[in-house]
Order: sequence, then C-alpha cells, then structure tokens
Amino acid sequence: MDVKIERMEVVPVAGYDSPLLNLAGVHEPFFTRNIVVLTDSAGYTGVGEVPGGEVITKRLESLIPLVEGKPLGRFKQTLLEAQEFLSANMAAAAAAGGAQTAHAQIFSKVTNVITGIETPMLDLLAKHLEVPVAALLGDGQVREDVRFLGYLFYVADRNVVGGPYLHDDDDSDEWGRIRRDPALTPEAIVHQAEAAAERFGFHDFKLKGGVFPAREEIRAIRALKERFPEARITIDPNGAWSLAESVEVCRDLVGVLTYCEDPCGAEGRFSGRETMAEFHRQTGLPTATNMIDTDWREMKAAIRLDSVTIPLADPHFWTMQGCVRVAQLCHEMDLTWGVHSNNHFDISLMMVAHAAAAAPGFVNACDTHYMWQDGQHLGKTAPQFHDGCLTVPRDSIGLGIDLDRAKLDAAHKLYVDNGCGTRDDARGMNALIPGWTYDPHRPAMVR
Ligand SMILES: O=C([O-])C(=O)C[C@H](O)[C@@H](O)C(=O)[O-]
Ligand SMILES: [Mg+2]
Repeated sequence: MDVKIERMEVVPVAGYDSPLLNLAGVHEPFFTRNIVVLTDSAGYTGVGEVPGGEVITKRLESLIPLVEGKPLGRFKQTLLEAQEFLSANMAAAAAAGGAQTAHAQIFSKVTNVITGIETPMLDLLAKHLEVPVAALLGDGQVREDVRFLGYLFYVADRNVVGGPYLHDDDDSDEWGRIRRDPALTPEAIVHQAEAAAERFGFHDFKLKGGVFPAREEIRAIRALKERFPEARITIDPNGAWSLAESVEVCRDLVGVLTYCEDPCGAEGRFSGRETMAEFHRQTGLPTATNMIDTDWREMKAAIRLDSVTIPLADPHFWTMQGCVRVAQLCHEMDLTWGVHSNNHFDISLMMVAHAAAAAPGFVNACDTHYMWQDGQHLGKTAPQFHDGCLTVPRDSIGLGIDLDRAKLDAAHKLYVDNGCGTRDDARGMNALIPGWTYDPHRPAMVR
C-alpha cells in the first residue's frame, strides 16, 4: 500500500458537563479531551480521541515528527517506534529529577498517548480496506450489537457549585429536562434511570458511588433493582469503602448487585488486589475494576489472587488492540470483559463500540458517560442507540465517524475561551463544603 500519513493534528477540545459528584469531588462545567486527526496521501482522514489535559496534548504533539511521513501499512512499526520514543523520554525525565523540568512534566506522566495515534491509523487502514475497525482487532468482528449501560450519577445543584454549567438546553424529553438538575436521593437516581432508559433503551445501570455513606448509596441500588428487576446493576465508589464496610453493606446483595466495582482499595499492609480478593470471597459478588488491574503486570497479580472477575479494559489506557487482547484472555480464563469510561465525545464512544464488537464471548454492558454529553458529537451525525445498543454493521467502513470540522473547531474554541486544561473535581467542591479536600477513604459529601 503506497499511502503515507501526511499530516497529524492534535486538537484539545472541551464539551459541556453537569455537576456530577464522585469521590474526587464535582465535575466542572467543561470536560476536556484530545482529538487526533491524521490525513493520508490518498486524502483520507482518520480520527481518535483520548483524555484531555495539557500533558497529554504535549505528549501527542511530540509524536508529530515521528508519525508524519510514515507509510500507513507500517502502522505497527510506527506504534513500536512511538512507544520507544516515549519510554526513552520518560526515562530521561526520571533521570533529570522527576517533575522539576518542563521536559519532565511532559514525559513523567503515563498516559495512553499510543491509543491517540493507534486509533486514527486503524481508522485510516479500515477505510482503505473498506472494513469496520472491529474487523482489524483481535480475531475480527464477532458481534454487531454492542450493549451499553446507563451510568447514573448523583448531581449537585449547579447554582450552589457556581460556574457556567449548561442548563435548559434540551426540552425534547425527560432525560433532556432532568440531566442538569440536582439528583441527591435514591428516588432521583431511579428517575434518572427511567429517563435515560426511555431515551437510550438501557437495560443495565451503574451508579457512581463514593459520594454519600455506603448504606445510603445501597438504598439507591435496592430502589433501582426494585424498579428494574431484570437489570444488571453495579455500584462503583472508587475504592472509598474499607474492606469491612464493603463486606457489611454488600454481603446480602447477591441477586441485587450483579457485580461490584472497586468497593475497597489498599488498606494497611494489604494491597487493593488483596482486599478485593477478600471482598469477592466473603460476599460471593463478582468484582470489576478500573483501578487495580490496569496493565499486564497488575493483571498477573490480580489473576493469581482472584481479585477481579471483570477487568474494565478501557481502550484509552489499554490501546484498542490491547483491550481486545484483554477480552480474548477473559474469554479463555473464565473472566468477563468490560470497559471503563470518562466523559467523552462520539469518537471515544465508537472506539469502545468497535473494541466490544471484536471482544469474544460474553461481555458486560460497556460503561459510557455519553448520555451526559448526548447532542455534542464531533461527527456529522449523532450516534443512535437502539434498545441500549450501538450497532457496528459488518459492512460499515472505518470507525464510523465522519468528522465535522466546524464542530471540532467550536469544541476547540470552547476549550481555549474557557482556559480549560486538566480535570480538577476538587475546585467546585469548596462551594458545597468549604475547605473540602480529597480523601480517598471518605465519600465526597462526608466531611
Ligand atoms: O469507573 C470509574 O472509575 C469512572 O468512571 C471514573 C470517572 O472519572 C468517574 O468517577 C467520573 O466521571 O467522575
Ligand atoms: Mg470505576
């Protein structure tokens, strides 16, 4: 294939968010992402999306000279060279004395910049071969319909938090009307689930915990199960609970919770993988994580200890090809695959859909924050959920995103005009609880 990558653009962008609560605090009015656009010598464009923040922007930019001019067909070689380049720079940064120099700041943080170039290269290749990206992953595409879950959050009152939160922007249905409003009770969480299910067709739900005391959050879980008895339901307090408390509140929840995500973390002499293994044994509940099983070394330890039933292999930190390798391993080793998410645009949504379309065997409904961002897509058309699923047709081509340059420019302008950068959920919390600081062992609203 005589096609070269001619141009690599890195575009930091922002979109609107609601004041969603979590262990780290409250989401700011804007979430940020980095978009990578590659243009090849045949005139095709490929796109990718990774988390936001200046460090990631700079690391992606550092790869431009390495990526531009490379033959598209040698994309695996290009990925290896990028990996080597980043590793060498990280080693140099560490030798230079940690985070003291600008160079060290750019290269000391481990982020999956590789996914940022891998995805648009896969998109380009898939376009040339006239196949979906899923067909290039793992052993190829194994399903067309990819199931997603409704990711429910407690929502703070934007008038108390303050800041330019979007509101009254969508009167088209109940989800549009409520998604910017406070939701602080089990009843409000159930109402969120009902409204999201009505718009997107979700059958499964996840509640972001780590906000109120564990018992209070379990009340919301029980209310959800009562309202949606067939739903697969999980809760994720991001490791905020102690092992003893996790076991106490979850011990009778087999049949209510389908699995539990990161209930507890490292404690005294015991690692998070050890406490999660104890939780799993004592409650009989399957465990999911995006915190203690995030690379192959952690995976080995988690498997030895039987800490994790469901590794949430987010392509943004496992790479597209890597997260499907995780899915293959799960399939062979009696684990089941799932995905973690952060706030994102439609490009990331399609990345997850294609990875899941190539994940063999049973897969858990994929996490997505997209319901909070629905309407802010960067492609020319909005992704359409049917019955809680996105469809990746076997005869589709590429990632399925026809980039809308005007929308990309507007999202970049939003980023620049609002001085956006790295996520900081602690900032708004001080309006809710003066003097608030992050504590990994205390729910955000418990001080
Ligand atoms: O599963 C998770 O841990 C997440 O979804 C992480 C996110 O950062 C979530 O906590 C959030 O958006 O606040
Ligand atoms: Mg999680």
